[in-house]
Amino acid sequence: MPHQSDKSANALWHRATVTRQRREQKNAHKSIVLWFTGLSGSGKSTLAHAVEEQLHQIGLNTLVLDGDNVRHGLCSDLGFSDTDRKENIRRIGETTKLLLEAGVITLTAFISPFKAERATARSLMLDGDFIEIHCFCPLTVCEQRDVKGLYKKARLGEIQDFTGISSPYEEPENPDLKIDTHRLTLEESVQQVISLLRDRNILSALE
Ligand SMILES: Nc1ncnc2c1ncn2[C@@H]1O[C@H](COP(=O)(O)OS(=O)(=O)O)[C@@H](OP(=O)(O)O)[C@H]1O
Ligand SMILES: Nc1ncnc2c1ncn2[C@@H]1O[C@H](COP(=O)(O)OP(=O)(O)O)[C@@H](O)[C@H]1O
Repeated sequence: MPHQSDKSANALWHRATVTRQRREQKNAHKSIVLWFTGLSGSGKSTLAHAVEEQLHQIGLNTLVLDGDNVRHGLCSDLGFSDTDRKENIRRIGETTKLLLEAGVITLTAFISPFKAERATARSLMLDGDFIEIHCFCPLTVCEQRDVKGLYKKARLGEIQDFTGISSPYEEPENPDLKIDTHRLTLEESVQQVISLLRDRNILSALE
């Protein structure tokens, strides 16, 4: 049974009859979490959506949770202090856990800069349910890309606590996959993720 805080001591767990296993059987595929992490501009969103596109086209049930979008809704009360980022990732971890039960292949695109919070998210799930994908791109290249012009603002001091400039990013030591997005094309990067899903028997060789 999941962790319970004192505040929710009187909330009792109700066991569902329609289980994850039954949903997976109905969908004819497993559910899983593909957790993309990396600096702003490293390619998380582009890659997550491109992988989703391929999975959707072959009929799988998918959802991308993207940092920028989720911060307009579920996490609109959070900023970029360490405390707020930790709460952001806690909520996303819990959300992905719900989506696992719903039978969905979830792709998350959050900087998720802290090792401890990524490990906590992983610990909510069974072994193999959480696949950590490090979108690796040197800071200098992310800054050259400056997709949204945020690095420029951060260097000018117009944005505080900016990851890589004035807020830390703790690189994964042992990710399931590390993708060098500064060396590979988008298509090659997508292929690396698809190959991993085949290796883990999420996709069959035919798909
Ligand atoms: N201070 C600061 N630092 C980093 N990023 C910033 C900041 N302010 C705004 N943004 C924009 O917010 C996106 C990152 O949000 P996340 O929810 O992924 O961040 S975190 O995981 O909670 O650290 C990030 O999106 P990506 O560029 O897609 O990573 C930025 O567009
Ligand atoms: N192999 C690659 N994978 C993903 N993005 C890439 C790759 N090569 C170049 N890019 C480019 O890098 C930028 C990454 O931006 P984005 O996906 O918004 O990053 P993030 O979500 O990490 O902030 C995009 O302009 C994208 O076209």
